[in-house]
Amino acid sequence: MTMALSEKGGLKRKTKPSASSIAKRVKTKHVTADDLQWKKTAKPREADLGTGLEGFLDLEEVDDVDVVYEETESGKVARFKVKGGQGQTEVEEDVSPQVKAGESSEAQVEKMDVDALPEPITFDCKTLLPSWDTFHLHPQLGRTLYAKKFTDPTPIQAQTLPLALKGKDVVGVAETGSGKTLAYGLPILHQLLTEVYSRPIPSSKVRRPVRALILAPTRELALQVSSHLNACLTPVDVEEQGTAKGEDQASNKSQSKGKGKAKAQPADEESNKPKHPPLVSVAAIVGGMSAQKQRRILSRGVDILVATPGRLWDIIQEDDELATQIENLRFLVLDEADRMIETGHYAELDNILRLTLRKSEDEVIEPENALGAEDGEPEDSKEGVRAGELQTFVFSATLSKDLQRNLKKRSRRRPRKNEKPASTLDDLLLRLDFRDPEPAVVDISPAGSVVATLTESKIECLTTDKDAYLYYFLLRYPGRTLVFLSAIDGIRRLLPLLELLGIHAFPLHSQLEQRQRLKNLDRFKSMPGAVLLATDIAARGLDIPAVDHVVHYQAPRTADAYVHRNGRTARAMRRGFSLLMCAPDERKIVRALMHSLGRHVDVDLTVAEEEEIPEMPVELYMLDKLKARLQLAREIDAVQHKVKKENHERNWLKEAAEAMEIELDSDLASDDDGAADAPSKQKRKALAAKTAALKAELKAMLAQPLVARGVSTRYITSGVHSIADDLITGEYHENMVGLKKVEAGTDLVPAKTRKQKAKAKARAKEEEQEEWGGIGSQ
Ligand SMILES: Nc1ncnc2c1ncn2[C@@H]1O[C@H](COP(=O)(O)OP(=O)(O)OP(=O)(O)O)[C@@H](O)[C@H]1O
Repeated sequence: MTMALSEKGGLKRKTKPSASSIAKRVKTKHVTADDLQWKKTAKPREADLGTGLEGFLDLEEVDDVDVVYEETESGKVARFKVKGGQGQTEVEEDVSPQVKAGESSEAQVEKMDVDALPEPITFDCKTLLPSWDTFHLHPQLGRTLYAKKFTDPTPIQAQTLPLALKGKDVVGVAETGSGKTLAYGLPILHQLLTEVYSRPIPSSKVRRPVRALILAPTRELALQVSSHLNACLTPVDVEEQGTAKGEDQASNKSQSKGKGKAKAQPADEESNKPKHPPLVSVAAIVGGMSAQKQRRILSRGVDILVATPGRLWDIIQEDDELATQIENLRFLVLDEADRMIETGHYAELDNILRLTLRKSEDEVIEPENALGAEDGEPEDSKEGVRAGELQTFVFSATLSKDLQRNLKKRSRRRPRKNEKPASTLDDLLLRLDFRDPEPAVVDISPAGSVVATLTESKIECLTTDKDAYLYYFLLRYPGRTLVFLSAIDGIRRLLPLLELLGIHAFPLHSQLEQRQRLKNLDRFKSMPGAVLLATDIAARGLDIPAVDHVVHYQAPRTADAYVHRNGRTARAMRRGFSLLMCAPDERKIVRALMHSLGRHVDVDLTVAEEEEIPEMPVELYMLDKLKARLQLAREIDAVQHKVKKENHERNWLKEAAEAMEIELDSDLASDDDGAADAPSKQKRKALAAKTAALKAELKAMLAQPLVARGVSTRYITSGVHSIADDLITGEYHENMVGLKKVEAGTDLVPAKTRKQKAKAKARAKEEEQEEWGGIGSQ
């Protein structure tokens, strides 16, 4: 360690931890800087040639001293550990904030209060996870993948991991639910874990700089990504294979020691281990939650920050240190970039991305043919970013081919400083300052953007009948169902109806408090037959286990929205089903959707028969019965709404009168049974009675079984369709007696067959007419 003292007593320092810094701390004594054993040294010849040493009168150096930094009540102090002899000596020196702000993230990471290296983790990847062995991931990650039973990487992971791990920028496009989070998450975690395991444990008192920033469009997605990555850092005992100990835990404790097949450490032994802050920490910064708490978390130091642009920009504006850290990131990820520009946070996103641009022109690799290389492969290096430079990952299920081509072509064009804010995704992505001269684009999205395990279907119906069809669907095919509506009003209208009909439904939209949003999501996740009525805030990235069905109550406005909504089901190779409800006025939108998905569409915008989404069969007889139930539910809802409105108005009037110190008429003011209150009280009573009567009627109606036509419930072996057979085979439908219990999608009517039938019918009619005409004309 060498230090030099300037005329002002400032310090010149090197902060690389030396071997001595790992030694155990012994008795310490505080001395001043003057007490150190300084030795005069010659000024270097280049000292006055712009090397930053101008103004120094003398240079002195001292050997065998380590500098470590500690946060104290009076600010950050430098402690000088003097080695040799009987022990170590500590000297305190204030570190000016200016010095801190100017430091590189690397330098800050190295400021650690050091006692020991973390205990190493081992994992026998070759034997236990041979498919992952080629990536040489950190053993902690191997353990997690093993515990989660992720025996093989998904295709997007298999293709992007080698690229990302060797330092390339990656644009990854793959179907929904294909494991994109880990495709970018594993390389980041690998890098950070490798770093922390090769250096001493960081002090909890020093704010660690953010190394990776992951931007996500919605709060729920950001929280999910953060918890997903955190789960990868949770200690896992390999011997408890399959039990996935610690899986999905949101917090990561200090990483545990263990060898490939080591036994689980007893709990008490574990708890006796010295506690230190997580070696790699992940945190989410999202709107709708306490900003103060999030600032506190940031001040403790976060290695991987997952954020929504709005809240992050709010915090950055008040936190210069964070802004500096963002300028010196090691990893930047845009998850679902295309959605981010739709969420109304474009300006914030743009501001954040501007912080990540290169500062000096020299840093830009400007190839000669940067703009000239149209579709041809540029001739430059394909090695990725330079060591320690920012690596950028952009992932989505929907990035157009044109955009990918443009990205590749113009990746080396440095965004101009005064460029006007862009308004499209293309502009946004083209502004990203990829350090890699040629970012890798990996697009393995399926043709037509339909996930192989997804069954699509549609129902053509009137807008006014959509409630009945939805209710029919929910009863006919029970399962966890996510219903997308295009407006919050629709959710507010539908929710009480479904509740009255005995269906467990929860809302999810932007006007709910964040706490409520998360609570509803949790309830939906934990109830197998629950229904989530959501706007498109739930369309992107949410990884809810086993969503059986997705229903588009209204046709989505864009093809991307259709793909992402569908992507909430049929994830990770599971089967899924989607139903598109199409009213006559939505047909055009649906055709345009199919067109932009690249499904074959004729010139007149009619979808080719074989490409059309098959229709879901509906027992119209049942539907009529359901309409009657719905009608009653609507009446109840209307009365309840009236009662609520009246109560609200009365309360409002009372409060307003109190505030203005005015006396109200007695019938308005009184809650008592007084005579003056009689008319309004009577009205209220009448409404309550009406509600009760209607509810009783609905209850009775709901208790009546829905019986299919031609089925006898009295004699189960008789009727056109015998229920007894279904009871024996286990195909008995609990909600609709007489119908077979089948999974949604198994009884679809292919569009082709339907059209062929219609055509055959039309042809037969024509022939009939021809024959008739023939006879008549003879
Ligand atoms: N290698 C793997 N093997 C098995 N399951 C995996 C693997 N990698 C990830 N998964 C699981 O697959 C599910 C979907 O992953 P993830 O949420 O990352 O998908 P995605 O591609 O980001 O989807 P979307 O486009 O909808 O955001 C998650 O539950 C995840 O735990």
